[in-house]
Amino acid sequence: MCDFYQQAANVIDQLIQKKGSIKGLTYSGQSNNTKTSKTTYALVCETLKYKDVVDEIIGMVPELEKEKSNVKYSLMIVMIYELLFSSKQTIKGGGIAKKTIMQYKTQMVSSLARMKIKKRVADSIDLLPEHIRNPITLPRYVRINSLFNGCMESAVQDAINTFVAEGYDKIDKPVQANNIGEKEFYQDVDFPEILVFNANVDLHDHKMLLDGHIILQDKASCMPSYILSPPPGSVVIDSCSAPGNKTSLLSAQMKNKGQIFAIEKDKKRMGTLVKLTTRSQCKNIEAINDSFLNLRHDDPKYKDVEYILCDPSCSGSGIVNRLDYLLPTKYSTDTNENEDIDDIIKDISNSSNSKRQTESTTATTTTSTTDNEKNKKEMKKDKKRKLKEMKAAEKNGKKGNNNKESLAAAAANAEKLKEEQEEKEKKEEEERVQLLADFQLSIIRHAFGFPSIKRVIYSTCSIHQVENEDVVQRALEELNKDKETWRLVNILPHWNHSRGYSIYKNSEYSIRMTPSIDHTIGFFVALFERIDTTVKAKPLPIPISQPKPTKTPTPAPASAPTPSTTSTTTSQQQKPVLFKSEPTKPSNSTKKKLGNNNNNNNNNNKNNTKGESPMKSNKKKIKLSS
Ligand SMILES: C[S@@+](CC[C@H](N)C(=O)[O-])C[C@H]1O[C@@H](n2cnc3c(N)ncnc32)[C@H](O)[C@@H]1O
Repeated sequence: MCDFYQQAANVIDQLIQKKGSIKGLTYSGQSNNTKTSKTTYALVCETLKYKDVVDEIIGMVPELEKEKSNVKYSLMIVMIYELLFSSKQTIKGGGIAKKTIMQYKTQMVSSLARMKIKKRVADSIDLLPEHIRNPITLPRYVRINSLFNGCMESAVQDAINTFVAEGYDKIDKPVQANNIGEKEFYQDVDFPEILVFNANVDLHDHKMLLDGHIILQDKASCMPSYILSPPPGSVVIDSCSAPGNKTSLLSAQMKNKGQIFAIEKDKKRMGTLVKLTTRSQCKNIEAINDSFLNLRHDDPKYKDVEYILCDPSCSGSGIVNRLDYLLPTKYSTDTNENEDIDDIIKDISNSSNSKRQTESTTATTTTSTTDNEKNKKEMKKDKKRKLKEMKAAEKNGKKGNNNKESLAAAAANAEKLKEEQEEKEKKEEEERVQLLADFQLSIIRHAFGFPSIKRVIYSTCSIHQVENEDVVQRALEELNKDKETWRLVNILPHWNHSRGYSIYKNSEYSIRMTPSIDHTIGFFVALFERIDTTVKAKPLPIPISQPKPTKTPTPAPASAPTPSTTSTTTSQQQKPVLFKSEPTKPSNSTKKKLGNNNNNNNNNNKNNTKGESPMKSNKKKIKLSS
């Protein structure tokens, strides 16, 4: 058998076990033979592109399904790809695996023909989904950290000089991401401290990154801090802050003056934030390992907070990656700015559950984890039953010399099963997104309750209307119920191509960045502003589990933060219940609900998760000061 097949199959096996990235696994497995690696790499990528189609064909040829016990699955899909979709359409070499698969060539070819007729396509390539046929290439964005030497202009110029000295050409005009040469870069037109490189440029080990001079951050992810733009000396909360990319940009905008409270619930991710912001020379950050929902509005420490950045956990449906778009989300390995949201979903489900138990009133639209688990169990049972039926039909067919008919029935059954499963998965995903939206609303709702608050920025890396415009609308409806006290700010009005969906008054004041248009990850930003800032904010209802401080903390002076030695454990801090007040009615907006959900929960930013030092004690306050 051809060696490449075995090598490609091994890489796919390891990808399925989440042991690394396509590139890493391919190149580490070869003994430095670049030519062999390149061939294997191309074969892995092409096989993965067609994986869903090949799976469907295997499903249509039940005999092949049975051969999975003789030929390992990864090798089977590599060979079927070669036979049906490669330019030569042959399996090279010999061997038992090839022999086994070739027995079913006729059935596979006719299954492929039927599939094309059913999907009304002439070419095999048209069987692939759009995001695989025309993948979006995002450039590599590099943000220059002005705190590195205290002056934006010289930090930018030094970084440019360093890249030029390394052989990169600075081009004057922005070009399409696909057209930036491997050794070229340009300065972003909107933000000169952002440099734009070819997608394949790898800067993860670059000295300037390790020194904190540059940060690998997608342009879209810089927007919330740029737009909120707190002046030096102000007091700011970054409510969901890790890994800290936006926090460090806020700190740079504030020229290290004033105070940022960086709140992060996850201890490990907080460690990453501490590492990243320390490396970036941020000196005005107090990192607090707690839930933002546990912060008290009447805590004197937060009495001067005027700006809050809310970038809560989201579905990550806007995140587009380099190669991992080829992989089902569950196989992908890249780290990203957005965390694993399964825990968050569990938390929200649990709090919705306990809330439902205490409120035996109106039915809610959300589905609990237990409901989801029940559904999954039922789906599994259903699948088992149908597989049993398929096998029985197949057996009977053989007995009655009626093999062809029973196989056709089995294939139709399998098709039906697949459709039902897809439908269920879609429903589950919608429920999951709705839960996230409720959580996101609870975060911004909490932000509006601080007494001196003037501006709240809300962002997600989601493309779903439910998590974006709908959350903003629900917040505005709550805030302005009695009197109009908050409004949306018309941010970057000249960006007329990337506005929020126009579905209610001023909803287009927000910004929606789209990979195919803006060459950034999919992103949403909305800025809320208090209309009458002479009136202090009225605290909104506090979550019932919010702890009362045991002693009154001394307020920190806004302009000269002192290092804190106190560490507050949260033994008295219970898990917050997210919805104490009346449940917010889901928005009536129906337009453009739940966009395309090709979400690979990965990001290009790998700079911030390597070798982080775990913090010593749980729920700690960490003061970052010089
Ligand atoms: C989208 S990420 C934030 C990315 C970050 N703003 C950045 O740009 O680097 C959301 C973060 O919120 C944290 N989080 C979730 N629920 C939280 C809560 N109730 N309080 C504080 N942080 C929370 C998650 O652990 C995660 O790190």
